[in-house]
Amino acid sequence: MYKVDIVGLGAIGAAYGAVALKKGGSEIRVLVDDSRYSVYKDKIIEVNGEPFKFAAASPAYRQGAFEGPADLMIVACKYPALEEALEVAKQFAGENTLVMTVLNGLLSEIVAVEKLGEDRVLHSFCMGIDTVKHGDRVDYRNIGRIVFGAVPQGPEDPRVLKAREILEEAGIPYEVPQDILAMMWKKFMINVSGNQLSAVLELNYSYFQEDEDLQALLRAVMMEVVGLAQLKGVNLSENAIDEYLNSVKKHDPLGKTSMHQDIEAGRLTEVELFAGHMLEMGEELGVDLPYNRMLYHLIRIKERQAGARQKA
Ligand SMILES: NC(=O)C1=CN([C@@H]2O[C@H](COP(=O)(O)OP(=O)(O)OC[C@H]3O[C@@H](n4cnc5c(N)ncnc54)[C@H](OP(=O)(O)O)[C@@H]3O)[C@@H](O)[C@H]2O)C=CC1
Ligand SMILES: CC(C)(CO)C(=O)C(=O)O
Repeated sequence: MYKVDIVGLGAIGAAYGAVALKKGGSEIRVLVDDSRYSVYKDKIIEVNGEPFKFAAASPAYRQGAFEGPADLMIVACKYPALEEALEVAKQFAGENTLVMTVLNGLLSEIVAVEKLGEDRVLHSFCMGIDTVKHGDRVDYRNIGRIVFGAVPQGPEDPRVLKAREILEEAGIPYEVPQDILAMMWKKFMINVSGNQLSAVLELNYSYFQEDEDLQALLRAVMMEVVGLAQLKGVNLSENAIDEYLNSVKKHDPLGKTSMHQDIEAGRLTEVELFAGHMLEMGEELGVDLPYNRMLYHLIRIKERQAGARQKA
């Protein structure tokens, strides 16, 4: 029986954690920092209407959950919480613990490698999942999958094979693509355009499907991502843009991106992961990215307006 840690029992962590608890094939433990422990040790989370109780542990309170290091750690927090969550992860990771930071964007693996070392970290993200958290309730229509791989080793790396076995036993859907970096950039392109524009404009998917002006903006922002990807030698072509605009037609018209939900809830967003990272890469490569520059500032203003970011 493999041992799996979940760091971040939010929309994603609770959805995949519940799948694994229900299957009962693996041991599941939720890791939190000491300040959260008293809340999480008794927390009941309702996932799609069914109650789930996860065994929790923190660096100072390890009783009541399995002992020793996990075989796989799934880190599923939002980007502003990543450093803190990885501090917790570091205190539990064993020499052979594999780590997946399933956050959106391209930065979480870089931070995880800095904190936990290259050997433990696989590249990963979530695809096709549409889970939403309201307090201790999590709901989803599509469970999607964790997409992962090893960079630069590829799909045959022994750590990838081991992680497949672990996820298989846990019942968590997954995909191992040939080129994980290309897949990550494709998702990044969707988040940089869709999440950011929907957050600024506070528009649901019906506008992505019908509004010509929004579609023109989505295209323009996606072109900035495709341009950078190509400069970096990543296999992302302009075809991905039409692919996305077609696939978004199948989304629930009333659905909202996670960044739009963050703005509505008055939380800090993942803007540093999207426009922030785009601008950093643009600067390194000497490329101006006017759409992302505008989005970066607009989103930070929205965060301030929503009370999530301190006024300067
Ligand atoms: N939701 C979705 O459908 C999708 C999300 N994603 C991406 O997945 C990632 C996770 O998103 P999501 O699940 O929605 O985020 P949530 O905000 O729902 O959950 C994050 C969780 O992390 C927990 N957390 C924060 N800090 C710590 C810490 N130090 N130790 C332990 N836990 C901590 C939070 O706990 P607390 O509540 O106690 O603060 C919260 O429960 C993001 O990058 C998002 O963009 C990608 C695809 C779809
Ligand atoms: C569902 C999707 C792909 C929307 O852009 C997403 O990743 C998010 O909302 O964070």
